[in-house]
Amino acid sequence: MHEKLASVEMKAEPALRHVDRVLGELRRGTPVLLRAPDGRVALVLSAETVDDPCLAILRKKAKAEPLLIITARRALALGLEEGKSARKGADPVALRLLDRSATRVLELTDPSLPRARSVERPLVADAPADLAPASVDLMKLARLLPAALLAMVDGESAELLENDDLLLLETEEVTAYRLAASRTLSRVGEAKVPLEGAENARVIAYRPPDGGVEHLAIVIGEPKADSPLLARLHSECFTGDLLGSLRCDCGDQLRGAIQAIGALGAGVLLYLAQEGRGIGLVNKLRAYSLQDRGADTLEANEQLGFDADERVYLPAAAMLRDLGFHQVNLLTNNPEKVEALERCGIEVISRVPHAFPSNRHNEAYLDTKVRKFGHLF
Ligand SMILES: Nc1nc2c(ncn2[C@@H]2O[C@H](COP(=O)(O)OP(=O)(O)OP(=O)(O)O)[C@@H](O)[C@H]2O)c(=O)[nH]1
Ligand SMILES: [Zn+2]
Repeated sequence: MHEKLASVEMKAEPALRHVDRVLGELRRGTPVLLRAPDGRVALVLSAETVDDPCLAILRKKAKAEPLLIITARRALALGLEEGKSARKGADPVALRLLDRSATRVLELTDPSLPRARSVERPLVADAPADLAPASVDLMKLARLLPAALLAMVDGESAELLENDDLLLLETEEVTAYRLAASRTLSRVGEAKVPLEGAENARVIAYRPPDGGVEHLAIVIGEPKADSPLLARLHSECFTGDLLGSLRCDCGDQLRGAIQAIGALGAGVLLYLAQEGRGIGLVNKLRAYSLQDRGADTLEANEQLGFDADERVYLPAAAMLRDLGFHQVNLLTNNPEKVEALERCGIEVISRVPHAFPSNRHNEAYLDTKVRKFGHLF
């Protein structure tokens, strides 16, 4: 197990580095150039980072009025007809704005802000193929709200802008990113960390090649690779795991899993860097504020323009394989998690229930999990 300290399957590809640089630019509020396979080029900017001066720069650089690209889920939340197709993987929707201010862009993008004042209905335009889906995907990868300003540019201007120090990315690089980023996890550090209830524990850190936060494997005891492993896939929850938030059941589930594996003597807990069911901590806080206004946990995600669950289990499967495990008994109440892990090539021999008593702050959340996510309690 220890001699495999290098890369799990293959070395990082240049395309990953390229996408990662672009994510940094977008998070800083800098526009980037995106090119479709047929050669069309657009200038793309994260909607949540805009202000009026940067909108003016975008218009000037592109010599065109940008479209606001939102997900079909967000279009549905805005009451637009085009949102009717809202489902996982549905095409995004393009809006042409009459009120061209940054305030209007933010109103349409972020429902957690104070309620919109504008009554203007945005006009729906054709969403540029390949470019619109890739731009929304980039925002999700950057853990920003899934909305982008997108302005088409002609070939000559694109060349000038690239020389002007703007990064240029191919849409295909975005499409290939998630898979490549999960395949190339590297074991970068490990140490014994005695835990309450599981003194014989080691923490192993796996770094994704995109420069993202490490995923952690907590190996308890000496699990045998030739028999099914007791495993827990725990999605990071800063508020529940660290602060002991009562809004969810994560803290209890994290410590409960360590206790259960410790009591059995051997098993693995994967601590996955996919905060907020994959939407990131900032967006989870936005989702919480929508829940305080009456939405449930699923509706809040959808109002923000996300799917109910944005998690990817490829890194979890890659870590299990690297540790030598192909079959697990999985501690979870979530049947989707079982199916998702199996789709990634890990056999789930059995589901081991993992429920804890509710409190008055998380009752409605747990109830929504049962009614809308199909959780088994
Ligand atoms: N978006 C969003 N994420 C939340 C909310 N409450 C908790 N989370 C996140 O949900 C994840 C919890 O996932 P898990 O503990 O794996 O729970 P699960 O998918 O319900 O399944 P099991 O616990 O395995 O039964 C963590 O990443 C939390 O940060 C919420 O209201 N909105
Ligand atoms: Zn939580």
